[in-house]
Amino acid sequence: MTHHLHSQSSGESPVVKSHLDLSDSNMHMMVSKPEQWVKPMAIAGANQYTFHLEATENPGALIKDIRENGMKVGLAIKPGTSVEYLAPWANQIDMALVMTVEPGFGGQKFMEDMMPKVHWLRTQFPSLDIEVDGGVGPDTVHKCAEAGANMIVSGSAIMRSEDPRSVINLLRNVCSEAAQKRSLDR
Ligand SMILES: O=C(CO)[C@H](O)[C@H](O)COP(=O)(O)O
Repeated sequence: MTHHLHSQSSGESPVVKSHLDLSDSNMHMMVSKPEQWVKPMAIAGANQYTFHLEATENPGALIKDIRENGMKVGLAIKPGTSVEYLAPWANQIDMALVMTVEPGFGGQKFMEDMMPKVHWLRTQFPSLDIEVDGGVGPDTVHKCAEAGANMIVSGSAIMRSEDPRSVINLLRNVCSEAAQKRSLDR
């Protein structure tokens, strides 16, 4: 969901209709006031609420509120945010999301220079779920998986493919093989 965190609004309505069924969804809230959407997302059935560290002055209170509303917690950082700002919260969250494009829209170029953030997080927090989002596809997923990401968001690479299923399988396999290798190396 996108609302004011970036300059190119995708135009989503700020109203989450009560009939919206978000069961088992991980909501990546690219919004400027993530506090105000916790309850509506919980009511709609979201399973995980991911907010941007840059969008709140009190991450601790927001994490607590998300948990009290029965959801798992994801914490995202934009490309310009240093990973050290996320570190103090890492033991309180379920997933760290490293953006590999500026939040806003699909089809942007993957920022490989975000990989040291992923690698650092994986080294410091071996069992944390780490997700990357932006420009991830068959050409870039290896870099993400080798750096330590075990979850990826992929839009254009799948949607533009003539064989989306094989792209999805490839992305999934690359991530799970890298995770398996890491656990054997430990
Ligand atoms: O939401 C995004 C940016 O705000 C994502 O980057 C996007 O949805 C994923 O698409 P793509 O794989 O085309 O980068």
